[in-house]
Amino acid sequence: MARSLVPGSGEFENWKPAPKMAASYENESENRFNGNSFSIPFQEIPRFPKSDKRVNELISCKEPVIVTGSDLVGSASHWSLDYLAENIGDGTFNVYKSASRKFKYYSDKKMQAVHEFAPPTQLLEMRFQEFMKLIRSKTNTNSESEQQQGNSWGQLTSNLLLVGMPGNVTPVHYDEQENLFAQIRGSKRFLLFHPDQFENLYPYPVHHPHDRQSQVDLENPDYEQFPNVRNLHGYEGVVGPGDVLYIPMYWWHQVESCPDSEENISVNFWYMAGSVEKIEHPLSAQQKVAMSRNIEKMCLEALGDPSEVAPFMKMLVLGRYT
Ligand SMILES: O=C(O)CCC(=O)C(=O)O
Ligand SMILES: [Fe+2]
Repeated sequence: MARSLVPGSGEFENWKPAPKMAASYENESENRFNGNSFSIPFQEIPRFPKSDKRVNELISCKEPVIVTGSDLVGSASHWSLDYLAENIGDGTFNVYKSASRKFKYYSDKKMQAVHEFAPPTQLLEMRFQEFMKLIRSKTNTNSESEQQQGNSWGQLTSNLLLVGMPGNVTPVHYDEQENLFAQIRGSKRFLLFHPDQFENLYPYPVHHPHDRQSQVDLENPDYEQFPNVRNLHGYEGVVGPGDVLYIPMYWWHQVESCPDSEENISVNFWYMAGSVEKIEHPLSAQQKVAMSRNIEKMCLEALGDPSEVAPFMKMLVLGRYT
């Protein structure tokens, strides 16, 4: 088995997302954006203009920051649904349809691994014009960058164009890439959690289609099943047009489109991690997440059956390291 356990080589799983658009089919009259009552302590995500030296300091320490007045997507500032419909071309796009406001990612490839897995969203293909008509009919109208070089990130792997309806939620998850998230139209509220919150967010096992997603519903946490949620603490911030949020790799994030505008358009820039020259101890929380993913994958591959992983790990640790 030639898999490196060395942290920092977080095995990106060749996931090539197509432009993602999200249409929620349920009419929600209630404004749930401010209606939830998390008992989780949040501090503000720092927010600085792009010329402020604290921006680069935070990014090089792998801490999140909202950069205001960035020109990362300056040429896209005039994008609207009408503009995109006219200029985006005739091709088809992936559109995710959800019966609720939630759009929880799942991996098609891992679907067989879990018996009777019911995908929470449905993937449709349609032209931009059709998508636009759809979201307009469902919307209640009342209601290669400097950073990549400076921080020796790897290559830009993809840009995701996100067009969605107000009120939509991308539930809490982490990604295995550095992310510069640029908001173009409307605004989004981000909840971020440091990678050291792994135990508090109970991610699905790596073989599960919801790998990298938390099992916890932050809007209605089951404290009995997930007691450590009580220890959760994070960051909160709203990004609006012209803002760019840096989401460091392995940072948990939940994203809600604010119901302040009928159109919500964002573009993200995903970069591979840079290579780590020298491993220093103690390892960072990010490195530990990378390492635990690799160990989990090795066990699964070697044991050949997910149900053997827990007894094996318990046998290895309990009474010996405890
Ligand atoms: O904007 C969203 O709904 C999700 C964005 C996200 O998770 C990402 O860019 O990694
Ligand atoms: Fe994400």
